[in-house]
Amino acid sequence: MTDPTRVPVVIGVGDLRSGRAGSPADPREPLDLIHEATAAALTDTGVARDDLVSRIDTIRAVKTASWSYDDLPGLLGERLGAAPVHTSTTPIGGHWPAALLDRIAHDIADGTSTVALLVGGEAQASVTNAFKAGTDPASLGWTTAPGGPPAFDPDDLGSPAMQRAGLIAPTRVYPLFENRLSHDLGHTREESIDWSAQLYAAFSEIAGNNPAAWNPTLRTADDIRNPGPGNRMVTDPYPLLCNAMPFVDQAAAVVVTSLATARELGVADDHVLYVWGGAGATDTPDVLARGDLGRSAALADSLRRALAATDLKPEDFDIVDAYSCFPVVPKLLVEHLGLPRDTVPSVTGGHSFFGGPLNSYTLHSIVAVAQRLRRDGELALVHGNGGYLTYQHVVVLGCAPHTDGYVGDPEPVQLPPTAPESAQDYTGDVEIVTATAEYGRDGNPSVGFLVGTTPDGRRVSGHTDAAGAAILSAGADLIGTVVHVTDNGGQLTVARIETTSSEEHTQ
Ligand SMILES: CC(=O)SCCNC(=O)CCNC(=O)[C@H](O)C(C)(C)COP(=O)(O)OP(=O)(O)OC[C@H]1O[C@@H](n2cnc3c(N)ncnc32)[C@H](O)[C@@H]1OP(=O)(O)O
Repeated sequence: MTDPTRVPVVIGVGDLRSGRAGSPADPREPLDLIHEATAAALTDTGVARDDLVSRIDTIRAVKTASWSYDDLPGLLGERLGAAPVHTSTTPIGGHWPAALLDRIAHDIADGTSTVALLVGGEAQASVTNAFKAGTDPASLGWTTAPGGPPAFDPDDLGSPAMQRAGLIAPTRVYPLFENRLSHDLGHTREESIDWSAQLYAAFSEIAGNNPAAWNPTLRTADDIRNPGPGNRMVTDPYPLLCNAMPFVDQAAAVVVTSLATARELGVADDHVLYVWGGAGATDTPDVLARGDLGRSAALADSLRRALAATDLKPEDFDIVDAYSCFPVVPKLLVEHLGLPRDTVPSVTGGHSFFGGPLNSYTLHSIVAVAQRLRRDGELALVHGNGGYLTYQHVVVLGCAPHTDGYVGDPEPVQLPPTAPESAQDYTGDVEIVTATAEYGRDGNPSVGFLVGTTPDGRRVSGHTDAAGAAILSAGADLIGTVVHVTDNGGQLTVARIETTSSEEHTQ
């Protein structure tokens, strides 16, 4: 029998939205929202608040991206009247809630913590609306040490090679993965869009039943797939409703203790959820240094190790909850797990409809999964994704303990670059590895993005003008074909190759 002082359990969860799509609430700073979510999580434990707060030894925060804090866990601790010994705030990355839950569980299993809080929240809707109205949130009494939107480091956007190719935003990079995945699965562009629309319609329904969802309005597959007013094409093949929605005010909190502490505090055994543990992996942050853009080596590795450690098979999970900033991410989770393609891997609702509070989305997933597991099911897999599919972490929760207690590993495995050598300022033919086009507000392709392979196996990448974008907007349908490119410092001229009877190449 595993020592109950070393078995990590979730005893309380809480999350909220402040305002909702089309109906913003009064501006509130993230710390306020996080404090309220924490109060909800503490209440959810059923334990008298003072008994619990006095025993909090750890507060770990997921980084807030909409407002700057020097010491968010410290500020929260003060508001709660807690005196934690261990506090930390993560760097940026959507995988952190899963990785932190694994870390906290590891520390409880290690005996270095007994009562921990895991928190996160964003107020990007408040911040954007306030600045648009000419009001600095600092003038509303928000925390000003240091306060303000966090300083922006262009290097966070991508490697030098990615910056050269213009691949400096998730809205541009995730469609490249989507289109390559579609090609690898033998799907046409239309089939890829159909899958995204079906999946996201199901997510919309889930969000409709989640009281913390930012946009609970029901969207059908047709609403999602068809560009039009309120759903402009952003980057092929994703219209607006397939893009993460960052302008939200949402927060979440999770209380984790040892099983022994939970029992001492009087938490009923059937209220606790066991953190079996997880696994994580980090791919090279330089997307262009990854050999295979139709899969996530880091996700595959995380899943393999988590399943091996827990001795589970993909079909053992009653609930699978994917990070869902863009459709390719839940699709990859389904593919890497080998689940049927009509699987709906969410009980949260995805970034488009539940809302996309950046780094803390998966905290809301942990809340939604915990609430669902208490009602229905035995085992859940929660997935977090950060960067450009760079940071992956999955964690397993169960209604019953694993026979060996905590079996996870919070330390990610670092995967090496696998791409071929790059060719810069190349002129000649390339086979398209993946391609996409970003659309302007006039509804036309404005910038194209291409990754290709030269006949001698080197990698070419760059961005195009509107003429190139018009060609590359065929996305998945174009992959595997050969085009002629001229690369001038990352600015590509792209021309179709029309093969004449004499095999001439013409522009
Ligand atoms: C690991 C990761 O998490 S990677 C993902 C990280 N998250 C992101 O990268 C966010 C990606 N999304 C975005 O940047 C933005 O949503 C964009 C650029 C796609 C669209 O933003 P905008 O250009 O400002 O939106 P646009 O002008 O087309 O539409 C405006 C309206 O739609 C809303 N809106 C903006 N984005 C979205 C969205 N993704 N989904 C639904 N509605 C949206 C706005 O709130 C606004 O509504 P209002 O008119 O009621 O005020």
